[in-house]
Amino acid sequence: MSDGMYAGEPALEAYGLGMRYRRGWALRDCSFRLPAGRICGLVGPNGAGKTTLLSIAAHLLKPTHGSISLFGEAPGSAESSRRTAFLAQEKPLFRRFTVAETLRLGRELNPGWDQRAAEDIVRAGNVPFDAKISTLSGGQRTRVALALAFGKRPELLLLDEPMSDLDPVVRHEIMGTLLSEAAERGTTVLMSTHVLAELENVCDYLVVVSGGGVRLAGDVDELMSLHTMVTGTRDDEGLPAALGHHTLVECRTSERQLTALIRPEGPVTGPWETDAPNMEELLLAYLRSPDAPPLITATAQGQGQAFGTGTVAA
Ligand SMILES: Nc1ncnc2c1ncn2[C@@H]1O[C@H](COP(=O)(O)OP(=O)(O)OP(=O)(O)O)[C@@H](O)[C@H]1O
Repeated sequence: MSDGMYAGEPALEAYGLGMRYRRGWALRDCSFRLPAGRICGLVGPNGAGKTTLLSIAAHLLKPTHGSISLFGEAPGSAESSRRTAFLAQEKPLFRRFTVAETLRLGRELNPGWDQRAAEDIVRAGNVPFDAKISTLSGGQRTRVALALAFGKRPELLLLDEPMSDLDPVVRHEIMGTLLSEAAERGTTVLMSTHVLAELENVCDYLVVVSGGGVRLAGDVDELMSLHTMVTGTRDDEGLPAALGHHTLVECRTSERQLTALIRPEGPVTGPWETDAPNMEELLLAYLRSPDAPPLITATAQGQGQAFGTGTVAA
């Protein structure tokens, strides 16, 4: 863990965050807390507000309501800018610079620059240092942009679908680099992605946004332990009365079978098979059910703030 960080300090905290564009609200009353040192998947359907949220954190957008704090400071303050790096979907690199010149610029702009870490990432992809950015493939450009973000040695890394144009082998390799770098230095990562399967072995924290609001937030193990998959024979329309007193996230039925994701409010009785969901099942259920009651666990709640959205786990 780097200097200045201690267990439990939030790397990022959103309070009643709202963002209104001309066409309407992209985010509304979003509140959650991301403790330092966590690798957090930011998940939501297209248009849910993920890029908007990350852009506010990166000080590229000013929220209409509420605020975000990074290590207790406003986005854009000298301290939060020094400690944070953002990698956007569009990688803003100077097309006429070579890769080496791009890294040199990174070194000149960032006091804590780690040239070796940046060069290692470029070298691992066999990207020539003397190649102009304009001649690189999309995936190679992403690699250089990641090298810039890592070279800054941030304590908080904000990644907006960073791997979308990388091939599966490179995605896997870069994810590995991300994980080992983050584990070694206690870096907090907030990463939006649509590739749910990829999150399973990477993230230990989740934030799901949908329809502009936070639907699920918290520690992965805790979120898993609060949910149960129930399967059994379907004998009626909808959810059987025996399951009625649990909190229902999603219920799917085929001709004879019922599968439901619930938050049990006590023992599950009846002729049901119960199992723990995996992360993909959990996320898919919330993504398919935007009206499911939200869940923001205690670790994901801000300190002393009222939460406009969501129920709160004990
Ligand atoms: N500059 C803008 N002007 C007007 N509306 C915008 C602007 N940027 C985003 N929006 C709208 O805000 C909503 C949230 O967009 P945002 O890009 O944050 O979603 P997202 O979750 O990142 O989506 P995706 O998964 O497709 O990348 C969408 O309805 C989008 O159309």
